[in-house]
Amino acid sequence: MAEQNNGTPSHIPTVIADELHVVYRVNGGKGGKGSATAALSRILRRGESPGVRKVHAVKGVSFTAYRGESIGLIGSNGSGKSTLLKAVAGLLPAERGTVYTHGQPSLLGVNAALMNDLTGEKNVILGGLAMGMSREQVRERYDGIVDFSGINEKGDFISLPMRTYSSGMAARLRFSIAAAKDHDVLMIDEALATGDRKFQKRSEERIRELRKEAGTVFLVSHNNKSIRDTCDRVLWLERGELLMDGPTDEVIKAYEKETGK
Ligand SMILES: Nc1ncnc2c1ncn2[C@@H]1O[C@H](COP(=O)(O)OP(=O)(O)OP(=O)(O)O)[C@@H](O)[C@H]1O
Repeated sequence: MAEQNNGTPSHIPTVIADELHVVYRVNGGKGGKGSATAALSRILRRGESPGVRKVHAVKGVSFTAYRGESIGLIGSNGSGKSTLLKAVAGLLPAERGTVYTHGQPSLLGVNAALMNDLTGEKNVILGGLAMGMSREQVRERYDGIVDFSGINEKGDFISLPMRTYSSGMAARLRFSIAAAKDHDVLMIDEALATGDRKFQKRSEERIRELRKEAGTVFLVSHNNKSIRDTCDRVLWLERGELLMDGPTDEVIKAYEKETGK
């Protein structure tokens, strides 16, 4: 599966979003619980419960991602970036439209949900298994994962429970576990923002490698520099709509002009 593409996108699609809409339903608490009879008649009429508010977070987004691409997602707070990633990963249903994916996309941090009371060591093993690695692969890659995370650089922290880690340390471990596996589609939501500069450099390097191994990487970030350094294409979302989809330089320039950053 991991055909080499020498850095050039091979034009094999990995994710296709076709007129995708995602709507959250939030129970606003208005109107109380109501009677069972009222609820039943509402269900039969296919009506919405009173007090349920809808948030239309992604509105008619269409794009095709290819192998070997690294795609940045930008846009102001609440523009729908994380929601779009979750929908692509299959963690949120589409209200309308469709997402087609090649293999199971991995959303970094969600697939490897780590357990705070367990040691870093145990979490590497569990996280690796949760990401779909075999026991053998986890054993082989264990040292690499711990080294990459840099958790043990200042002492034997990997044998301490995760709850004793700083948020940056936990984020590094999560990234290291996820990045140890070859992914068809890897999605990263702001993870690079937490590590220090040295770790960010290492992560960017690993993202480049993953792309060479014929994967597609999506990166959500508010840091235009890390998008420029890692992505060759950018999707700009605003109020749930896709405003622009193009080469990184073009889209970031337009974004910076608009936001004055
Ligand atoms: N669990 C949820 N329930 C209801 N509404 C939600 C939920 N999560 C997000 N939203 C809403 O959906 C919209 C898009 O949110 P989303 O988190 O996708 O934006 P984002 O671009 O990732 O934002 P940020 O840059 O701040 O992380 C926002 O209006 C937000 O209020």
